[in-house]
Amino acid sequence: MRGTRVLVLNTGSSSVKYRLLDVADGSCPAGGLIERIGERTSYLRHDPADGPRREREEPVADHAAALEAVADELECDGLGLDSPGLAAIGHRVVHGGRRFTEPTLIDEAVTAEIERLVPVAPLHNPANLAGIRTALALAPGVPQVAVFDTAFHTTLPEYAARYAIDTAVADAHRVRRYGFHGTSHAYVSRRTAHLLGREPSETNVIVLHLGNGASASAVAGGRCVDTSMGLTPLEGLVMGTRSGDIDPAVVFHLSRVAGMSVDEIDELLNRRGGLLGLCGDNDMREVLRRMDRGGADAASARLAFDVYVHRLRKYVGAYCAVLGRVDAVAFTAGVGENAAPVREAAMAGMEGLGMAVDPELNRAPASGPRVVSPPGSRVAVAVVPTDEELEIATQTYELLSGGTMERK
Ligand SMILES: Nc1ncnc2c1ncn2[C@@H]1O[C@H](COP(=O)(O)OP(=O)(O)O)[C@@H](O)[C@H]1O
Ligand SMILES: CC(=O)OP(=O)(O)O
Ligand SMILES: [Mg+2]
Repeated sequence: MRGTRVLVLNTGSSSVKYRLLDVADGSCPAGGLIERIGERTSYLRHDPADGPRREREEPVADHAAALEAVADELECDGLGLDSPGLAAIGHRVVHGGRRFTEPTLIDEAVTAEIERLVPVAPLHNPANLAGIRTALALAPGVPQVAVFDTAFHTTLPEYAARYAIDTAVADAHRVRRYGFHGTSHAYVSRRTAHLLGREPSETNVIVLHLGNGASASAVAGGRCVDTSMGLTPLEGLVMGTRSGDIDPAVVFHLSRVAGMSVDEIDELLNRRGGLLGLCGDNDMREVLRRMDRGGADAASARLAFDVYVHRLRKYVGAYCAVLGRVDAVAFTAGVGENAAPVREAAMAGMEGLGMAVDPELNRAPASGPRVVSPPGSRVAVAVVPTDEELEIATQTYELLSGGTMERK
């Protein structure tokens, strides 16, 4: 291999997050993000390890232009895509279907399969593909690896993965529950066990990944046994713009009674639902601000918060039943790591299940992995920041080197 650095690309529908990681020592020579791709003006931020942050606003037309900007920024720091230390590029790919259960070296056939899965990850796979295609064009000599959100969930027992519909129809169209955010669920469940001084193989964890997309998973001894997202990343928890669980008959009703097309209903549930649909804001920070300010604007924000938390509590209860014994509940991603009121409300009155948060520990400003339940609680409630990029870099390097890296 040419070196020990891996560039990780996490390409979203209108953003690219990137991080250059040295897997030999865990250092991060550079990272950054580009937001609002394709809009009138975009935001670019680049953080080199040994220099000041560079940020600017300028139009970035599409993902190809965004990745060119990333390559230019890295080049400026002497870390260009042709530098000898770059071993590989690792891509987060959201939907891997049943075919991809492991990190996979990208070639034409792999790209074609990711494209075939676009209908079941319409918000994500097209952006992931754009990132892959541009990276292949910009760095043709660098091996590129796809790490799939679905991979960690391939251990789901058949009874958790099946929908109760006609098996022939389900099989013909690959309709089953795949689950997403798997890289995060894997990393966080393992980190949580280590935080508690336990072996992951002997620890049962409920992971609550609450970001823009949100999902819960039940992890028994390091293996995922249930997760809240399904065929697509729409099922389960209430999210920023996605409804999560809904009676499927809502779709027939809106089609027959309101005359909405399938595409309109898709848009309603995927892009105009969740917190946004309930209160007009998809960002939990704004929902909390409106609740704090009070007044007329607070009522719908409060309702959105309550619907969000109620769904979360239902999944926690369900996964207690699925796991039988729960050692820890771990909150992660943007909302889970930062929104103390969400954690507090989600765990309120759960003493009967052995769960509680200590109000002071929960609200204390801190950034690393930490336990926020009172000492001696039967179930540890923890805040464990996710690091999908580190996990993707590690898996990418392991695939190419054939070795296994030590994990914290
Ligand atoms: N301090 C905070 N309080 C509440 N919510 C926050 C805070 N910081 C970030 N968030 C939420 O986290 C979300 C983004 O989470 P993140 O994990 O970065 O998402 P993604 O990786 O899916 O883009 C934002 O939409 C915002 O609602
Ligand atoms: C799968 C998914 O929902 O991802 P994200 O949270 O990045 O939207
Ligand atoms: Mg995320």
